[in-house]
Amino acid sequence: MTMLEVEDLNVGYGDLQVLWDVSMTIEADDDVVALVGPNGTGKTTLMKTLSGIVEPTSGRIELLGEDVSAYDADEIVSLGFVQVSEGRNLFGDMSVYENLRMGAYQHRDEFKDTLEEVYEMFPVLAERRDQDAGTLSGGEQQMLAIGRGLMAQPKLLALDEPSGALAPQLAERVFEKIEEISDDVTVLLVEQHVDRALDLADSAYLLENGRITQAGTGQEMLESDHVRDAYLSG
Ligand SMILES: Nc1ncnc2c1ncn2[C@@H]1O[C@H](COP(=O)(O)OP(=O)(O)OP(=O)(O)O)[C@@H](O)[C@H]1O
Repeated sequence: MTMLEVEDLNVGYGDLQVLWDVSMTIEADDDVVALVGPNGTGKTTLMKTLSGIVEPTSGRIELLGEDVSAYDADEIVSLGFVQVSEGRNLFGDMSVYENLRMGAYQHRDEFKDTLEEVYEMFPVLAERRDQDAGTLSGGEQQMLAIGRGLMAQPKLLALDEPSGALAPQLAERVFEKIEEISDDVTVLLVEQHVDRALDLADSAYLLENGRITQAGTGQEMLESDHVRDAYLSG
């Protein structure tokens, strides 16, 4: 079963075209699919388009066989595509628990069970359930953002730069969690840490100047001369 099929997607803001003929496929049995590329190349724009926040000018997006190109963000979440955005978008003056509850707004009945699963995966969130989200450390906030995404019971979880702004050791802990999550949920991973992302990925896409310029397995991409020269040091 194909989880996500993107065909010839063109997206822009006013006169500025950002994505050109982007096509990609994510299979339901993929654990991690990575999207890598330089700053400002359109990765976040692609994530926003897939999650129904930005409308494409042309092209087609199919989620689990359903054409969702014109769906709004809520409909896309209810079909199982959940995005954790780069800025995390936490409610800083609300508790960890309340933030997690917000994530489950479409699944109130199963809230308790899902909450237990998220607490099990991120024990630090259980410990700090009553603490305001805004007072958590950067790493803890990232865990909370991912935990809140999981509360929406995604089939496909998109993570936009989950290791962004974290110290290397914390970033590594986030990657370990992503690996754990990907046993149950397909993860679309947008990352600056190209080597780590490709290492985790079953398949990967390189986005440059708004176009997919290379695609392959994570291993193939790691061995590509262009990827090594442009994005991997040493
Ligand atoms: N709301 C907007 N209005 C106008 N232009 C925008 C808007 N959002 C993004 N852009 C432009 O679109 C281009 C792609 O931005 P985008 O954030 O998608 O890139 P990115 O690959 O995610 O970059 P980064 O890795 O730095 O986050 C940039 O030139 C950016 O200035």
